[in-house]
Amino acid sequence: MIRAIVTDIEGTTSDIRFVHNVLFPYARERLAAFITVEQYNEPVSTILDNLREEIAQPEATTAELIEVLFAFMDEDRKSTALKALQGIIWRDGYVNGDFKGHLYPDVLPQLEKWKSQGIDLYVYSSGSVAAQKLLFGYSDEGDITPLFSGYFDTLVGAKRDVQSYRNIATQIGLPPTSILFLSDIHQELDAAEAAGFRTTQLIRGDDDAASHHYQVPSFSNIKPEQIPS
Ligand SMILES: CSCCC(=O)C(=O)COP(=O)(O)O
Ligand SMILES: [Mg+2]
Repeated sequence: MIRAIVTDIEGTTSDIRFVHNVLFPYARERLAAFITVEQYNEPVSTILDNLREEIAQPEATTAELIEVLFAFMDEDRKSTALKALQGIIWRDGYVNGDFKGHLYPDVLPQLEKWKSQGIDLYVYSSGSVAAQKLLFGYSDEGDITPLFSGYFDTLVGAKRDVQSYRNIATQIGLPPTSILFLSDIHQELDAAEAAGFRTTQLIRGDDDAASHHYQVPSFSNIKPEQIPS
């Protein structure tokens, strides 16, 4: 029996175009000025030190780090430091009403249904936990954060690493076979499956012929009660 569902965000609950055409440019335009002003203040000071460690350049200057962050943004690197900074910058955008967190219309009704059936709901995204809470706290459908029992980001591990899913199962406190992971990316689902999770792939756009995972176009097609554990 499925007792918990862990969902990805980008391409799963929310349109990739919202992340790439709204969120990422918003952070990109403000990143250099933000770091210049905040570099000696917490939490930015610690995040920059973490970035120095991540790139193994303990002496890197702020200007060099900004250059690295721009390169990371160009390649959509899921760097924990970049994700932390983006999350802080996005806060203003949500609070000022510049944008709301996109949700596909099929997501909220299904999350509510699963929650009412006693299934615990979690999020796992490369976006920082703070950024996840903002997206769901300021979503198209209002604040839906009360639906979630917990959030995981790259601090638990990378999304394509099997160990990340073992860590998530341990933290949730359930056997992996009773947890369903939802994502649009088959490499993430492969890793979750290798850890023992049940998997379902959201196909919100293009087909993925390279995937062997059960595929659905919408949350309304997912029936956890029919998935054997
Ligand atoms: C928390 S919203 C921003 C998502 C993000 O920054 C990202 O890189 C997308 O990662 P995901 O793991 O949700 O595909
Ligand atoms: Mg995704």
